[in-house]
Amino acid sequence: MSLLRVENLSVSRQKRIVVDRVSFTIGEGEFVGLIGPNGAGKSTLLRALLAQLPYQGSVTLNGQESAQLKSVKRAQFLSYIAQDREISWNMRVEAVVQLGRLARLPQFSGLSKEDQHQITSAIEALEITHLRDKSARELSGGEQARVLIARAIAQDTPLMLADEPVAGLDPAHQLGLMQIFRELSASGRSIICTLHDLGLAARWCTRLLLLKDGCLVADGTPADILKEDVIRDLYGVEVFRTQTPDGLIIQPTHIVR
Ligand SMILES: Nc1ncnc2c1ncn2[C@@H]1O[C@H](COP(=O)(O)OP(=O)(O)OP(=O)(O)O)[C@@H](O)[C@H]1O
Repeated sequence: MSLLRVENLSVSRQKRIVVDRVSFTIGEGEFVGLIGPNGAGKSTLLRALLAQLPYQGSVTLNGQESAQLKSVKRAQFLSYIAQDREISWNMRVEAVVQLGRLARLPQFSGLSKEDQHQITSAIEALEITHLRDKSARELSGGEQARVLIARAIAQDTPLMLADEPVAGLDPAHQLGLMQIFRELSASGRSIICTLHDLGLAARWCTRLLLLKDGCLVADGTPADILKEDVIRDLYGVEVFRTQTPDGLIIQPTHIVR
């Protein structure tokens, strides 16, 4: 059975259809890049999968309709890194990451060894060990983003949705996060991640979904999808594109529209 099955998904915002009859399925071990221009409907699509927005059509998580799942069940299956990653709570970094385990804690019980292991692994993976006792709201924007990414990773779900997770991260942490996502997918988890950086999408994702004006217009491997003419048509930019032993390299060079 697929982890996620999306059938004829449509979402309206203020009476305007912004996701239009989108269908796809996600199996285990996929690292999927969701790409498309500003306003294409990427965030709206992710939020509909989480049942944060009303939708038409069907979204099934492990065979169960997302909107009908209790939130605790959904959180055991699906983690989410939102686009807005400012933390305004006066909480220690480690306590924020611990929140990722909430959906798995039996009532009135403390953290188990497994919970502690997931929390420490996520903190180490995101390189925030030195920040764990600081107040999260006193961190830089990129540090706060890494704390919230660690929280989602500590949730340890079969499927993770990440909305522009590399925004605000320096190049080393961008590559580090792509590496983490690749390792998660190699271990059988799946990730759907919106990306504006076509270079990262080309190099790291196993599959791309291309959204344009709310419609899914392409679904395939980065090499198949990220062709010069497709990128020109979609974004109005020319790119430098080359295959290297490290994978496909794509760099936008100039605007053509
Ligand atoms: N709260 C809202 N109320 C009304 N319309 C909205 C709202 N949020 C988004 N929209 C509209 O829905 C459409 C899709 O927006 P969405 O944020 O899903 O796009 P996106 O592909 O994620 O864009 P970006 O790359 O800029 O993050 C846009 O036309 C936007 O104006």
